Amino acid sequence: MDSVSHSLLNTSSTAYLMVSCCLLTLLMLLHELKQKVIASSDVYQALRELAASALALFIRNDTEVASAEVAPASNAEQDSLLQRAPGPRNYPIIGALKELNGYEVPYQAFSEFGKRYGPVTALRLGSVNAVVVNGIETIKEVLINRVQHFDSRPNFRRYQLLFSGNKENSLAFCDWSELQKARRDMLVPHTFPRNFSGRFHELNDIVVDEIGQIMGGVGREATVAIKPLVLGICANVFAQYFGSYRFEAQDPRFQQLLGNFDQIFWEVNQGYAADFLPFLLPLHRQNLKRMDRLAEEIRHVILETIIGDRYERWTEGSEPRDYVDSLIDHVKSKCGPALEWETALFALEDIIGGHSAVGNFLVKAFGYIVQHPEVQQRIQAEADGVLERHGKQMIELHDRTEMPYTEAVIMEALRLIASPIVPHVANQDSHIGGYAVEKDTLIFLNNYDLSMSPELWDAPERFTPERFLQGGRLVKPDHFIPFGAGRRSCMGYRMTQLLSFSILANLLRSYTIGPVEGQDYRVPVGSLAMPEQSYTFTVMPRSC
Ligand code: HEM
Repeated sequence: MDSVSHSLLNTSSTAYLMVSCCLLTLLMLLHELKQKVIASSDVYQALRELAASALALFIRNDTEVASAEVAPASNAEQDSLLQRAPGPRNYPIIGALKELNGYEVPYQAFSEFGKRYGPVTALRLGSVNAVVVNGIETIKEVLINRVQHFDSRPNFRRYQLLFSGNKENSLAFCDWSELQKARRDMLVPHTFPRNFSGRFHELNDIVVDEIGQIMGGVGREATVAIKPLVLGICANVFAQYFGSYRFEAQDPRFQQLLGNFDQIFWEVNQGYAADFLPFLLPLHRQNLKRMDRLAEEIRHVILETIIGDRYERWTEGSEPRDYVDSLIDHVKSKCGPALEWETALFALEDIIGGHSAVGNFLVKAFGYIVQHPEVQQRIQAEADGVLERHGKQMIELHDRTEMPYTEAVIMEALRLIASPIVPHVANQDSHIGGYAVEKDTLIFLNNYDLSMSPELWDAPERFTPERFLQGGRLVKPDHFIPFGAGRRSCMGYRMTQLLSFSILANLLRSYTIGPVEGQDYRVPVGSLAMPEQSYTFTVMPRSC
């Protein structure tokens, strides 16, 4: 490094330290002030904005003063296998956070790192050491080949607070353990029902019946808000399938369940600077308290409805008929790793909450479909063909094999949305792609690039379901992993595929959806969650 940049770095380091100390003090004072002295929300808001501007200024100054980056490791250094991976420059306090600025989705910055530094990029985000992994081979190294080193999850304070102070209560954010293995094993017969098994037929009957009931409520041409419609279907399918309980649509507890789950789903899908800059957490305290309250209300409704007196009534040795039975049986029989009833209830809540993932995904899928009337017509033609051939009224789950185009639409929507893989964490010192990775390093696996790279897909920005079809058969390229892979892979991907298929096929075989004039149907990418107020469509019964 030359002397000019050296002195720039020294000057800027001092400036950073000063600004960050002021900022830190201001932020800490802010919370105290809010709690104790200032009753007026206007004053609090003004101070908050001041702190935000200070942070923005701080970051902007950063960019201007110190634009030099650490060059990728030299050839000599690269010779040593356990070298730290190359990466962007880390600044005091914020680390390399500013590198994520200016992208629609932070994962686009990760793709840029891939081009600059190769498959493994090391960086610090605030106070957290991280690596970004690009390319399917290196991603498989983390998810499959050496997963036993990388099967933990981030220890963000936010995750702890979201799960009653203990992230180990959560199926998706806990670290790996014998208990997590047992929880996953217990789920398999329910979330991965084998074709034509008893559970598969039960799921089919539940979903077909639920869609039938909803369709009864939509008569002639109407304008329909799609989100409450699909969330309602998905939630009742999940409640019946996993807990043998059906809610009446008008039951206020059902409405509360839907709303609360959806708000929490939105929250866990957000990335916050506070995850990496814990001193910002006080700014989120109110919101986190609200989330805690929403989760508490969900637990209360589930206990009052789905659970009822099932725990007390359970007789040992009975055959579990649903997921609730499996959980109760595990807790009471005490076989396998100890599972407290409290923890089991969190697992149930997580799985029932899976309906939000499917519902939000479907809202986005319908968003693509309404922009492509030719896609809608092809789904309808495929569905009509099946119904005619088999002389029936509703599409069933086993019809998937005869409707590859509809399946391809689901794959294409999953690809374009490019929901990120939940970050993993190294549970020991290890290595990725020949670079050293320290214990507790956060690992971002860039599946955005696997879904969107022009090197892997023709015209990746375009919605083209045909790319998943070859000779009329569905094909999935190896590098397409929207549900992750390996021991921490998604536990709900088969449910997502089955439910999405049934809901898309049955709704579109009965109705044609169209845009409402003036509405923006662009689909936000990089996360599954949609805002509470999402698309409305015109809905026209097809027999009209
Ligand atoms: C469009 C819908 C969905 C997408 C795109 C999706 C995607 C993902 C991804 C990428 C992961 C992380 C995988 C990894 O770390 O390697 C994950 C984990 C998980 N998903 Fe999903 N998911 C969806 C729906 C669901 C549903 C419906 C459920 C529940 C029925 C579910 C339950 C889970 C669980 C429990 C985990 C954590 C597994 C673990 O950490 O051991 N997901 N999902």
